[in-house]
Amino acid sequence: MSTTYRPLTETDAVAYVKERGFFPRDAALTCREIGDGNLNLVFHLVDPKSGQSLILKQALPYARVVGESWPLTLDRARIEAEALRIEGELAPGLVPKVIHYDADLALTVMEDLSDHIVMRKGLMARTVYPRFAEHMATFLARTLFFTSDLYLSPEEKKAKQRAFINPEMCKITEDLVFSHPYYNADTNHFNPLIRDAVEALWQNGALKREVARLKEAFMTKAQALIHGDLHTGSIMVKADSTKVIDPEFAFYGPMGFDPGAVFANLLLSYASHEGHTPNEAERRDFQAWLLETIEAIWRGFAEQFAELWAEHVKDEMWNAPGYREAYLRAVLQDAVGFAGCKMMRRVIGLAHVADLETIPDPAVRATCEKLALAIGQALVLRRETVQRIEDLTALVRDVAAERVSR
Ligand SMILES: Nc1ncnc2c1ncn2[C@@H]1O[C@H](COP(=O)(O)OP(=O)(O)O)[C@@H](O)[C@H]1O
Ligand SMILES: CSC[C@H]1O[C@H](OP(=O)(O)O)[C@H](O)[C@@H]1O
Repeated sequence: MSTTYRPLTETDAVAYVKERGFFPRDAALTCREIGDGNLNLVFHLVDPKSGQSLILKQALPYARVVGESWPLTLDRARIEAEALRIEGELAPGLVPKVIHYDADLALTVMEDLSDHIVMRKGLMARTVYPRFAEHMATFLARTLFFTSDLYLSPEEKKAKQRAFINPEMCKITEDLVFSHPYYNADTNHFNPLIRDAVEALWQNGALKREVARLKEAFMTKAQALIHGDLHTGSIMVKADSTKVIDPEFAFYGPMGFDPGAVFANLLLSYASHEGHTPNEAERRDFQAWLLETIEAIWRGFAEQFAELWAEHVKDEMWNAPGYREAYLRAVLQDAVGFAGCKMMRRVIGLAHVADLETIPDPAVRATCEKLALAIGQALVLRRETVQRIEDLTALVRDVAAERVSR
């Protein structure tokens, strides 16, 4: 097979893994393209004889969701494979194993996680994942700490930063998360029943100023190698296992962006269940679990991060009295602000979430979307009042109570 880039078909994917000996010679392979994300091809290869299976993920030279009119760098496949390798070393068992990376075809062969479910789908079905908070706290603490200036030498950190320069993918986030949702951009689309709320947001100068500060932090605060798109569609789960996938947006950015993405998507689920779950007791129970999960992620993250700091940080200045606490408080406030932006973009911007989109009645959906926008705005505007994680969940409860009582 030629190694010049071309998008593979299912037949090509079978030939590719057979030629390279990833399956036994007598394998009777089946292959299905299962990609449901916005960008790439994902092939699921199964050999029923041996019971072995693999995933082959290939970048397309354009954004799948829009088409060839939106060209996109294939270098994102390298970024994803390298980030998965680093995350796998720093947080063992919390990402799929990378088996093979092919730069010419912009593809990665990796462990098949089909015994897990995409977390967004699990949350839509109100499934509780008892070990998710613990796993996510470990993933965040270890990947962020060990790739930061707190652990690496300045030379090592800058070499890693150079390897993860990812301008095209960052530009997508700069546009779709931090710019377009806040004015009448062509890429936006939203439920016509929330136009009043969206137009009020476009007129809110204080909000736009704070989003601009967060955008600048995203573009300039090169604290750690972040995943860069850690929503619940990029997390696969089962009862006792959590796997983070899809780090093609990875770059050196602000630590708070990753926990912020997780919080935003748990809160989008929270807002969506106002519409999905008419039974009040079931709704309250699940929403309570979502907020407890946010608290447990942050507590576990902050505790492990502080332990890593105590064990590994030798620099006199990083150990100045009170600096560690101030550092973690700033990461929390960044996370809260980024979470707010990431909630609003999923209601107004180009890429929405199934949690909200699957609510069939537009009026019911509008109530949930307005709640998501109200929480998102409060998180951005009031993030600097958040000193502890309980301040964030209290803020969410206050906004929700105020809207539901209307
Ligand atoms: N390692 C894997 N094991 C099983 N399924 C996977 C794996 N990686 C991706 N998938 C499936 O493919 C879908 C799209 O993958 P993703 O990496 O999110 O692609 P994109 O970058 O296009 O968003 C996921 O939602 C999931 O259903
Ligand atoms: C045109 S890209 C839109 C959106 O899609 C990405 O998510 P995913 O790769 O998981 O589908 C990312 O969130 C981008 O902002």
